[in-house]
Amino acid sequence: RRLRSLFAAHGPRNGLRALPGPPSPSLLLGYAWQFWTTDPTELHEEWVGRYGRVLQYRIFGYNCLFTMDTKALGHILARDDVYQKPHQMRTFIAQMLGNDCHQNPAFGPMQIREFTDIFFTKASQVRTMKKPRLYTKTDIMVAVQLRDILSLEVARNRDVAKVDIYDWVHRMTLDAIGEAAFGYNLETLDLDSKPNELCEAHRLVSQSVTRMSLYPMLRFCFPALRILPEEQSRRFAHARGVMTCFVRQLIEDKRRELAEDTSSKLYRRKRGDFLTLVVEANMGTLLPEGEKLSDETIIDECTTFLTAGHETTAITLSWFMYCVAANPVVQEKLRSELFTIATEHPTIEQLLSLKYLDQVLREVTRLYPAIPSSLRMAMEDDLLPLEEPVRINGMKHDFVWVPKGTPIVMPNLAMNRDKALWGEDAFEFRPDRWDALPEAVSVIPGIWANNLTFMGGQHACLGFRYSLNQIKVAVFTLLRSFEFQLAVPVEDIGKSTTLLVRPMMLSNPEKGPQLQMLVRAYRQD
Ligand code: HEM
Repeated sequence: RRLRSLFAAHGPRNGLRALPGPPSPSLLLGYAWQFWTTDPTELHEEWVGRYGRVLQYRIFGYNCLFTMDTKALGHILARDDVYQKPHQMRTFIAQMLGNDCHQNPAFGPMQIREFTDIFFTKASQVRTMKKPRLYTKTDIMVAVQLRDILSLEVARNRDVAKVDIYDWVHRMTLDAIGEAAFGYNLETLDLDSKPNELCEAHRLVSQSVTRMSLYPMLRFCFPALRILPEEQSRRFAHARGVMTCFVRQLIEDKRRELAEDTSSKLYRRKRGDFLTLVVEANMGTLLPEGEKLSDETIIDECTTFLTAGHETTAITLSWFMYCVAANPVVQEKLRSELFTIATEHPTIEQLLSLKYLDQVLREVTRLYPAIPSSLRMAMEDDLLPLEEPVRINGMKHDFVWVPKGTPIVMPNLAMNRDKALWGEDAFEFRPDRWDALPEAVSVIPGIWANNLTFMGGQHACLGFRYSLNQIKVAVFTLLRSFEFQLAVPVEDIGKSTTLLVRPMMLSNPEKGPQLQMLVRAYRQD
């Protein structure tokens, strides 16, 4: 009976349109332009206040479903066969960037479903990467390298150096992920080395994603426009070419070295990077012939690994530094805890035992998820169960009819700071909240720390432990050596509202992401 009334109210004929939601501002674009120019999370939060926790709105030609209902989100993440990462989105990004989507447009989180499917399902021996090394020699090495650079800067500037922390941690995480992905030192922290072509290419690719204009969207909607030349797409295609060449050469080198080495285990232990694991898996008899990976696939997945793992970690670490710089009491309390460890090179167990460090990191990732929202696409019709019934045409329904092809917007940030779940202080930075969390947040279906920063379900982030531990190592090393203070008023620091949320200066948006800080040496006495 319930189903019949649900169908009558907003069955397949009506699609999502029967659900409450804001009227579309444009027939063609829907809310696309608003999402481009303002913070989508703020818009979503405003709509939830007005229309309830399940709503629909239009973007391009699609009616999207947006929900902050925990039962619905749990269902979407659990049914990953029905709700998949949309290939349309991948195609869109690929086309925007002038990349032929049929040629494996390895691209950040949009493409990583394939990464997972291939590496963690087919290549069984590579599955061990599901538990990435918790923290590596490289992580501590790059943190110490950055500490030494900042020490020099402080000494050169007579005790107070003004530095762009975003830029430095960006370099640090790039060097770390370069080693993890390829076993290759990208040397971005090495001030004497020449600009590395892979770094330059990677920088160009990530800039293309964060500095997109409306024009690529129009090219996607109107294929005729694609015949006109477009600078961004051209530069992106060039950068992709450089990355492809570089990784292809690395694959060749590894293949040769592995073939020469009689004890490949020794070699692997020495190198232990992702690319070596994959190349080795591909060369041996472990993989059946039909399941061996082409060089193109390996290249795509490795560059995806680089993109998925680098920016996200750098951004999260930058926001961590912002939070401690803007909250001196937290910074001091954290530093005192870090000094309870007697060594400069802590073991992973020692790092994990630091309760306050963990609480601050949980709070930073809650308020500053690098990816503020994700997308899914319903691959078949489905009934979405709800915690709180929705009212349609005056009747209450505890299911929503989701037609095949519906895009679902996943509210990572909005859930992380939802006042209904976290309480009235949900928007505040308060690490102590982790001493006693509200019961309500236990139902958020995230993989870590009751939030959606790393998403949940089958396709939750694979690198989250690796990232968290890398951040802990860096914080451990930097905070024991320096005091950090914001170099500009806190009101001047804003968020760039593109695909990833980075810190920027509101008074100088043209410079792009940055986080200027004053750094002083910390003397324990
Ligand atoms: C603080 C750092 C990080 C954040 C905030 C983050 C966030 C996320 C999120 C939100 C997703 C899900 C995207 C979606 O469902 O649409 C995801 C997926 C993924 N992440 Fe991360 N990530 C981080 C670091 C890393 C690192 C270091 C790696 C690898 C070295 C990595 C590899 C992946 C992969 C492979 C997936 C796809 C999983 C799948 O589709 O099955 N991530 N990440």
